[in-house]
Amino acid sequence: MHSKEQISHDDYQKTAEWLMSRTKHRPQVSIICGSGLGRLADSLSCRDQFSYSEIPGFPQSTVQGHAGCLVFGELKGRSCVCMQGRFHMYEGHSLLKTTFPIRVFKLMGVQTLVVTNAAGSLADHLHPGDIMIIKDHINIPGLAGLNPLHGPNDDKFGPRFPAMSSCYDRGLRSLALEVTKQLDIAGLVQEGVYAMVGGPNFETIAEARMLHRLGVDAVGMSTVPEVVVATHCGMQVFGLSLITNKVVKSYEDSDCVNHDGVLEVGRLRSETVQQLVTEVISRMEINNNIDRTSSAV
Ligand SMILES: O=P(O)(O)O[C@@H]1C[C@H](O)[C@@H](CO)O1
Ligand code: HPA
Repeated sequence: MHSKEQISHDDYQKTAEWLMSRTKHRPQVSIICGSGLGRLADSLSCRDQFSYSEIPGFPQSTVQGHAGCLVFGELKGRSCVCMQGRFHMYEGHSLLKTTFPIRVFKLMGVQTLVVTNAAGSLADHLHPGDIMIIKDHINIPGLAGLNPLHGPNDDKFGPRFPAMSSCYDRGLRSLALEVTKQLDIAGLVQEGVYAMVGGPNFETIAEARMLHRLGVDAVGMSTVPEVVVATHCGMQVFGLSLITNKVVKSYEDSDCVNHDGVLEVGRLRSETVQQLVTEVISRMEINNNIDRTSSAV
């Protein structure tokens, strides 16, 4: 547990200012690339990029398939910042540290967070290669008290007790469903509930059955802390899970999930995920009238 750890408003601000003094981009949208989905960042034009190791305060990515690079650029004229690699609790980072970039983005003026992840399917109708638009989540570590908002509340970012009942923006979800029809991928895409588990081990069969009974459609090891922190500071959120495997729910089933297989499905579907994310971002409404850093929150 890391309940004593604190990151001051000044620490977030220093990183935001460090980045803003090194790039001319003023992103409106931030994108977090899930396992195997880092190529999303390749579609940004006029790129400025920074390795996480050079950015003050940033943790380091340690997981294969997470490059550890922050990329600024434009997607169809929209200014974006893309995390090629995210931080997971199982890497040993505190939840506050895994979500450090979100508050930095907020201070830079970002209004929308797009999260992507690789996830295992518990639902009979979701197959490897399908895409799930996240309509809600179950925060398994959070229910047990592991929450990035644990500890003193920073009122400058948001309230002590933030609501989470509409954290996945309804308008962006319906826009995405529209876009899937135009891209002719509607057959691959459905809405569903994501659950975060702590990892790094994949689920036992009994755990998989429990999650299924709880109404979980897809399970992964990330995303929820980022969404909680983004919602707390008033960002709108759009989330996608790429289904990379079926979670084994039967003692008769000899299938066995592994990270290489997860990355492989990510590579195979990264172009489709990229198209969907690009179209949603290019068509979402953006408020261009915002303050950055000093008075952003
Ligand atoms: O960063 P994401 O959530 O996409 O990564 C998933 C969950 C684990 O980190 C890893 C398991 O293969 O992929
Ligand atoms: N379980 C948890 N996390 C995952 C899975 C899974 O089956 N697949 C990809 N990330």
